Amino acid sequence: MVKVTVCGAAGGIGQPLSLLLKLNPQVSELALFDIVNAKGVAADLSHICTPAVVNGYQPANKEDKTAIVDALKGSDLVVIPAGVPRKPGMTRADLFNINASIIRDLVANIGRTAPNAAILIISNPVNATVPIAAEVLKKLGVFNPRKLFGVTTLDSVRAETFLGELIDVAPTSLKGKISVIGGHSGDTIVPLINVNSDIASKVNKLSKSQYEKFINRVQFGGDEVVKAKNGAGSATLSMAYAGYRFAEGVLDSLAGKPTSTTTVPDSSYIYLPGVPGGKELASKSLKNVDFFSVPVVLENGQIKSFINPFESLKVTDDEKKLVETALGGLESSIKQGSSFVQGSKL
Ligand SMILES: NC(=O)c1ccc[n+]([C@@H]2O[C@H](COP(=O)([O-])OP(=O)(O)OC[C@H]3O[C@@H](n4cnc5c(N)ncnc54)[C@H](O)[C@@H]3O)[C@@H](O)[C@H]2O)c1
Ligand SMILES: O=C(O)C[C@H](O)C(=O)O
Repeated sequence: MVKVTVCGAAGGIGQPLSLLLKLNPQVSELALFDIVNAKGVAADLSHICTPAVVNGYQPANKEDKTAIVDALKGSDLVVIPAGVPRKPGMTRADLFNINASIIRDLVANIGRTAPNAAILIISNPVNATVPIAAEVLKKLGVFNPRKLFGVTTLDSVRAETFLGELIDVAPTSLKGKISVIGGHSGDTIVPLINVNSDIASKVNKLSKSQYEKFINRVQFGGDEVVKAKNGAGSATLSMAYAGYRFAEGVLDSLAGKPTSTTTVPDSSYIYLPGVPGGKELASKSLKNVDFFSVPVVLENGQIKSFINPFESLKVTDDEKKLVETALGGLESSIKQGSSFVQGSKL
């Protein structure tokens, strides 16, 4: 019996992500929470002939706390795509003012009602919303760093698609052959070609300019979608796919199927000091930046271990420079997120 709650379920990501979760036979209960239209989306999805029982939870007014509590009660996995998306001309950091308090309040409810749930945060700016979540859970005394995940899978999905086009290889064969580490915003996104894989020779044939264009496209792929949608939001369908890909890994691990280690697994933006070896990675290679996206191995709905990119993926000098640049941006976003909660009342 696995209960999954989606917070922000009626939104552009929330709806297709909820659809994909409804199709997963391991999900027995799917709770859809939103401040608008949650019941409508739930009624619609509930007609699909798969096992998950779908319920919608929508507060009657701003003071109504029962809807969120009922949505979260007994949840094993909470996925959060709640909050506002970008419009052209905005950075993800511009979303902080609105999304920071949405994440703080939702995570406080999770900490009080479903403290054992794995939490997947999609809402931007991920580089800061995950530190917000960590700080809230710490304040409530229920922080389990092995169960808090910033969802950065869309960067891997993009890297596989764009690299596949460039080297003329099926993108579906590239999972695990290119990892994306760092954060989820512009130059904090660091794609790493896994030089141990069979694509290394093809990638080596790329010119410097082709390689740099590829890196830039992964780092700023979100902008392409924001521009094309022209004011109607940011990536939703590709994000639903990516969010589901990561959520499915968590669900598989809950069902006793741990992450395969025959290829490099997907990355997630996590609190490194909370996982074995993470503090050492942060101090040795990341100038003590505590939140960083690394490939994670899951077991029973939580992080079992991570792959240290500097030890296992042969990070090149060019890639080390990208990491160096990423650290500056990450440090300030992490500080912004943590201090927001320190000055907040929960
Ligand atoms: N991590 C990533 O790779 C990634 C990718 C794409 C988008 N995003 C982010 O995901 C977020 C959602 O994007 P979207 O396109 O689905 O936006 P959207 O506006 O279409 O949907 C957001 C939903 O959140 C709901 N919501 C707002 N406040 C809420 C609250 N307090 N509780 C519950 N629900 C609430 C809204 O009613 C809406 O239905 C944005 O912040 C966006 O930047 C992240
Ligand atoms: O670009 C955005 O604002 C949304 C998302 O983070 C993305 O990478 O598509």
